[in-house]
Amino acid sequence: MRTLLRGARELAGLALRADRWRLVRAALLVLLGYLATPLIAVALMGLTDAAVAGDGPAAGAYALAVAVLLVVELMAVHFAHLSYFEVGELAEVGLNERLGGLLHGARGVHHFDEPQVMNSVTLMREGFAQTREGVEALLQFCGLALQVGLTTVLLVRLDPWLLLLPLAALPPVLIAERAQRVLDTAKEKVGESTRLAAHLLAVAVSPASVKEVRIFQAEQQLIARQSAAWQRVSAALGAAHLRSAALRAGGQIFFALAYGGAIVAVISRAVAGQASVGQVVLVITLAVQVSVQVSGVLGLLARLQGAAATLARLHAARRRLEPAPGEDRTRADALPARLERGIRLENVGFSYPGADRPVLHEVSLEIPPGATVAVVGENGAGKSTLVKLLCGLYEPTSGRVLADGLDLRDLPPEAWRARLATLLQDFARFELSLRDNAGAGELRRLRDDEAITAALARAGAERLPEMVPGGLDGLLGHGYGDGVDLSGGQWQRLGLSRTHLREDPLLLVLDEPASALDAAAEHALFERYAASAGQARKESGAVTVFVSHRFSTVRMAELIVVLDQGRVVESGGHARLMADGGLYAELYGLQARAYR
Ligand SMILES: Nc1ncnc2c1ncn2[C@@H]1O[C@H](COP(=O)(O)OP(=O)(O)OP(=O)(O)O)[C@@H](O)[C@H]1O
Repeated sequence: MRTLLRGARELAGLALRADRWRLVRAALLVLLGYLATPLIAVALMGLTDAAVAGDGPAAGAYALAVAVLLVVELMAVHFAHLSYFEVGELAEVGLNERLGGLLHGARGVHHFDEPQVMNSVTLMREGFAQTREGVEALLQFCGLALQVGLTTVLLVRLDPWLLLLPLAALPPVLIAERAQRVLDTAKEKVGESTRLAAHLLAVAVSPASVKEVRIFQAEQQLIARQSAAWQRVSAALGAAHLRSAALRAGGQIFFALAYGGAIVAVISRAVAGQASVGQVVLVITLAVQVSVQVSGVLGLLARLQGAAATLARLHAARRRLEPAPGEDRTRADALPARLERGIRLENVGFSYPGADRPVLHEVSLEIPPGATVAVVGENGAGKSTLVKLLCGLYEPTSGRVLADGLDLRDLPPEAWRARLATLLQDFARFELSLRDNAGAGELRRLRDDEAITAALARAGAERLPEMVPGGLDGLLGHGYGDGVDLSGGQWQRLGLSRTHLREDPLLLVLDEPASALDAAAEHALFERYAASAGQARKESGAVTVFVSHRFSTVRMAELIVVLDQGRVVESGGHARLMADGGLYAELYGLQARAYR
């Protein structure tokens, strides 16, 4: 009940902030419409008694009142709907903004790897889509509460025993709350299967995977796995719905018995001459209304409980993701303008959330200011993980990452991010304009055509604006429009152009930036970077860290770090590592022989 009340209060606050006057207008119209219903019963009583007494003018006046009230009842709720429709939509936008702020306000991205958090996000997004219904339910619930109050007063004035009728509506309401909890728990339990089913469906129909799905003739298997996952969800939800419906039905049967009892009681009184015909009509009409009110309350409660559960999930996510007071020890002024002492990793260990095995062990590295570092190692050695830790996307499980002697944990994440230029291995391909894709590197320069064109040229993508209809503002991809599809290498160059837009990075990270480029293009690319790193070195002591499997490129780096199963097994310059004859020399030799 506390969650429900808190949710209702919060929903009202959200709707008020979305559009105060529209909400007030909608609330007044709803209240008017709901008040009209019991007044119709009163007018009907007057009409019946006037007709029985043969009082024509009074009967006519009551008939007119009934007609007017009926029109008010129908029209007020309809016009209210027009007002709260938009309020609900705006409130939904507000909730989505809050969720986005929460997910991106947390220091790192670790929570995106936590199934519990992601399940809850899926449920929240589904719940947010019901915000309009939630606002509607809240207003109607207020109207219904007023209606129940007026109905109760009318019944009690007739016979105090009739108070039992609205009271008999309470147990079904409480039972309905329990029924909703049964549903919520079931939804939480099948959250992972729900996401799996949605993912498999996306794989089966998305343009990115459909080619391989066809070639491997995997469509049948995908569909079978999708329907198996969906059946698991439906079986569990079906059972929960059944249990919930049985509970709700039990409550309604209880009320139906009370309803029958009230009608029998008032008819006996009329037979005994203690009640007028009009009063019998009043009770029968009000009792029917109470029955509608009860099922209305139950339906609205279910919707309100759904909205309250969504808002409760949002609070739980906030508690989980926002730093506790005192926990945030960052200092905005701490980041130096230039790196004097470079970047240092001290005994860094790291495990992904929920994983039982660490990916990095006791990694210690000293990267001098201005250095160019290559990280090499076999697949799964931990290279991308190391890079993500350098970017502050994850925090070490043990040890520290220091920039100029400052622990990254002590820096506001946004301050550090503002000084990074990155092309990650799984870089984003935004199905937006060419400008958006390049300009994402430095949003302040999104409208700066000259800077964007120059960045594209430096990444070897100078021909893209001519190739894409609409130039910089031309659309890429087919996600929602008829955009241009780029080749893998073109997308990668576009990703690279983002790194060239950053004006004063302290750390340039390139995780396999040329995996889709040919060897000559990769060589040229790194020569260009080496030249600009030399410039940056003078200006800001910026460090360049790149991951590559091409040793002809790797050998250009001043410092080469060899990772093996999450440990640094060798580090140094090319000549020294070759002379040592260790893993690096072995891998280099293997690749050199393959090219011969
Ligand atoms: N988000 C994640 N959650 C859990 N485990 C992960 C995650 N990302 C990577 N891993 C695991 O961490 C290990 C190291 O992965 P990483 O991507 O750092 O390797 P890598 O050296 O960059 O490999 P590659 O050369 O194939 O790109 C792998 O065993 C991988 O399964």
